[in-house]
Amino acid sequence: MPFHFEHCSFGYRRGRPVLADLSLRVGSGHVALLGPNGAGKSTLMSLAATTERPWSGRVVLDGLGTDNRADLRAWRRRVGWMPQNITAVPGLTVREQVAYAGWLKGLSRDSAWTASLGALSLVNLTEKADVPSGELSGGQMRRVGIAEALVHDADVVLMDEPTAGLDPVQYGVLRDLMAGLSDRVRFLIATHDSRDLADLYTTVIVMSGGEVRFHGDMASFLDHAPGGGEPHRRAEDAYRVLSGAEG
Ligand SMILES: Nc1ncnc2c1ncn2[C@@H]1O[C@H](COP(=O)(O)OP(=O)(O)OP(=O)(O)O)[C@@H](O)[C@H]1O
Repeated sequence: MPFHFEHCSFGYRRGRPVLADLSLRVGSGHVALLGPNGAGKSTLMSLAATTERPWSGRVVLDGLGTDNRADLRAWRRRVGWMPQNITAVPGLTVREQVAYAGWLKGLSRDSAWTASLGALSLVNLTEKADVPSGELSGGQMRRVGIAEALVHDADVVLMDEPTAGLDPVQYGVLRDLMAGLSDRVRFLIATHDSRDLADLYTTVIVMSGGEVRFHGDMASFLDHAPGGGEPHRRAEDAYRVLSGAEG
């Protein structure tokens, strides 16, 4: 049971909370975080990644708490984080950027350097290792972000729209990677991508307006689809109903 959000409130402007007194215990397995634009998905993930701190309440990860500064180092060591916007670090090659991310998460310099190549190979980017990261395309840069999230062998990996902008081949690489890592890594992924939703994820959370509208296993999620049909079509229908876009 990785994350427990306990009465979390947070916003970007004083007096305007995006999340208000939100409590949520995120289940194990691969979790898909769904919701319309502005629902609060990235905000929730930023709290779990500790890049933002709740105004009140706390997030707990297996006994570590965001309200305890002494826990944050261990927390970041356990959690891999890919934010929505991945930026190139000026002056660094792709491999150096990924190694730097590993070093920031607590790997030694040598381990980070070795692990960076392994992480780049996972996302099929080995051939770009020595290219300045500023020269990559948007989709390639997303794969650098995924490599940064995976470089230090975290056991919980948070990714904010990892498939956005990936071409079909690289989408397949990521899908297979997630399926292949399912024994040792738990993923919490904010996504608008309904492809393979039913196959890849065990749990679904639907947010809207800063609130959790649904949290349950995949079968219960799909049960909200009014008709039958292909799993990916049912996932879209269930999402429409649960997010309030329909029904
Ligand atoms: N840096 C910021 N400063 C001010 N407001 C912000 C900031 N980031 C997000 N918000 C606001 O917080 C609310 C939730 O945004 P958030 O990015 O968490 O939604 P989301 O569900 O991830 O949306 P999307 O699917 O578009 O990525 C929105 O109203 C948004 O305008």
